[in-house]
Amino acid sequence: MTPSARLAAAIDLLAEMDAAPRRPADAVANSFFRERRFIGGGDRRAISALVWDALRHWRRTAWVIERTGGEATPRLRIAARRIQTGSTLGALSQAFVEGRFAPGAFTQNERYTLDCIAKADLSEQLPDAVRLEIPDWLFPHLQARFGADLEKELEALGQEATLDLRVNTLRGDRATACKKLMRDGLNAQLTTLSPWGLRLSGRVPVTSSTAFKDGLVEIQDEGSQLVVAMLGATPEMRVLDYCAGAGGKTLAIAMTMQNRGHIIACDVSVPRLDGAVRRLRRAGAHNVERHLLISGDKWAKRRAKSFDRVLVDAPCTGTGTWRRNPDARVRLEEQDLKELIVKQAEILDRAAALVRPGGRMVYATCSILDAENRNQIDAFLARNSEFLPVNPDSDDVPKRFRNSPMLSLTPARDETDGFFAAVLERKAALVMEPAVRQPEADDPPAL
Ligand SMILES: C[S@@+](CC[C@H](N)C(=O)[O-])C[C@H]1O[C@@H](n2cnc3c(N)ncnc32)[C@H](O)[C@@H]1O
Repeated sequence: MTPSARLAAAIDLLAEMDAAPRRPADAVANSFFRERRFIGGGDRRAISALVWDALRHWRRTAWVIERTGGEATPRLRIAARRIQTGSTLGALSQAFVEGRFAPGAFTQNERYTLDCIAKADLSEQLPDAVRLEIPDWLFPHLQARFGADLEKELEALGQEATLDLRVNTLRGDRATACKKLMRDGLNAQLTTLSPWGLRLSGRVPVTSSTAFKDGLVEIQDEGSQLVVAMLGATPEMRVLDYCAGAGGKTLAIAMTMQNRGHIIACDVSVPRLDGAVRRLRRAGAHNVERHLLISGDKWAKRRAKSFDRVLVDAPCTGTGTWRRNPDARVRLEEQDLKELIVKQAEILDRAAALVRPGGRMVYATCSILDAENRNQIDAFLARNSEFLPVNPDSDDVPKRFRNSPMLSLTPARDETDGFFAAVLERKAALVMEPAVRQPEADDPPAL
């Protein structure tokens, strides 16, 4: 494709994203490229890079365009970013030309806007929430959470994420996985926090590698791996993965249990649970049963207080994954957060009923917001006096995280996605000693 054609495709893709504002950008991009199979891998990556750059600079770009009286259309967003990253208006005009596979020439208004952007640096005037690429309503939440580290953390959340893998120890160890990946030209480094993690930099085609196809590695952020370590599931246990989705963490739990014991993977979504089947097979996990949660179902009642470990990987804002989903950063609405907080509390209460006395529940989110994390746990403990926060006891949890019941990871500090996990234990039932009656004066003598 010519540079012109790539720009035109990027503008088309951005327009499709604009037309489906509640749909995740990667889902829109997948359909876009599926319908245009003639676009090769290199072009696809170049087009995606243009679009993802526009998504990462969404509010800032719109703000400067609108300051000049322009409208933040997909064309102007893409063109403004080219200017901001060093292109000249003259050079850009060579690519914005008429033709079947070209974006069309600039209008006079567009030229004016781009000329203003090229001449004036407005970055000093950007309002805080615009500069940090977050919705205005979210600013106080994040300021309360990060304080002096706010800029650093949001900057890290704006970077492209590394690609983390979890080595499936049911199939082999990290050294074997590294060697196999290397044979496919992928140079992986050991992660420092997760004992099963490998890290690749940049977007590399890992799913076509032999290690992936053989189930030796699975794509999973290092933070997500640590959530599973916090659960501390061992081979003899009965474990419930309450919000299992397509089984990302279920697979890791099966691995820590060495494919023994019993795991039930639940969810309310049929397509998500169905998505787990192929992954479980590839990973060679045989100790997992799937269960669809339906309201009014007696299933949970019959299993009350019966599980040794329950993982609640709750639906959340996903604010910790903004490195991967920059579009979610500006799409998130205050009402979404309000609804999620209610939902998370309901899920927590339902899942808690399934934990046996002395058993543990891990509540986890990929959110960086206190409202979904610490506050949610405080409120749960206030409602449920049978539970106590306890420190994780698995050797798979790095030493520095073993002295607190709560794990909180951030991209700037830990180089992982933003994650939260809390370990809660149901108090063990008191064993009642049979009462020993004291002998009284008029008792008959003992024989
Ligand atoms: C964060 S995702 C889980 C990701 C999954 N554990 C993984 O590691 O790949 C949250 C999941 O919660 C599920 N969910 C939403 N409402 C639920 C409910 N009331 N009970 C159980 N699961 C629910 C969603 O369908 C979604 O799959």
